Amino acid sequence: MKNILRIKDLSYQVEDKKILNNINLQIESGQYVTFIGPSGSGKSTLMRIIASMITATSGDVIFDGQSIQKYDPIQYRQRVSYAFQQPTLFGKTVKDNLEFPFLVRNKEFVEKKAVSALEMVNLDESYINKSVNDISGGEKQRIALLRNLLFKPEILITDEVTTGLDTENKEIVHQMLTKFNQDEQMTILRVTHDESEIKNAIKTITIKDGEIV
Ligand SMILES: Nc1ncnc2c1ncn2[C@@H]1O[C@H](COP(=O)(O)OP(=O)(O)OP(=O)(O)O)[C@@H](O)[C@H]1O
Repeated sequence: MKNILRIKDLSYQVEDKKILNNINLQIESGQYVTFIGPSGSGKSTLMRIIASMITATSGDVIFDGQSIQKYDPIQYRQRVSYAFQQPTLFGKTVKDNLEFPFLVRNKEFVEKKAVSALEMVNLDESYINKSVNDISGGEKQRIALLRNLLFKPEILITDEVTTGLDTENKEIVHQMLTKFNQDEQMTILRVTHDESEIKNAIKTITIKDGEIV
């Protein structure tokens, strides 16, 4: 398997506070990697650097053979997609949200594709015209994830996306991510504190005090 991601001597510092310290890591294409570690250890910071939302103080992230700084940010985000813990839906309806991935790619909206994506997370076609105010937290997270997944990224980063969800919603999210990983060989980097997710993880990496242990 090829290395899709290589993290080299990466550090991140804010003023005199070291948040990440000399991280070295290689991720192979198609891996499902779970990042664990105490609160405040630097997991989200590392994910945000990989997603190119913030820039490392030193060191580099190599994606598909090239430093991430060399990519056009909009294109990079289509290939390496970051899903937040607290999803925000924008606009008025679910459709506004599912249209967005088409818009940023200058593509015409295909409602059929959006509807079948909804079905993948157990939401029937009536959801497409629902107001964003009329859906539950768990449904919100499932729809937010579809924005990341309507056009498949090569790497999906999920940063505590199941925190606060009930067992049923957790299971739906889990099944969808497993399917993308197994059927589409999508590389997934997951941050979680969830005991059962950690127990069932294929590969875990522990971050403590800004370092891999
Ligand atoms: N821009 C910043 N300025 C100052 N401190 C920061 C900044 N970004 C992160 N930190 C600090 O860096 C540390 C690591 O934060 P980070 O969110 O990466 O941890 P985490 O492992 O994801 O935690 P959690 O599991 O609670 O989400 C924390 O102490 C945080 O307060």
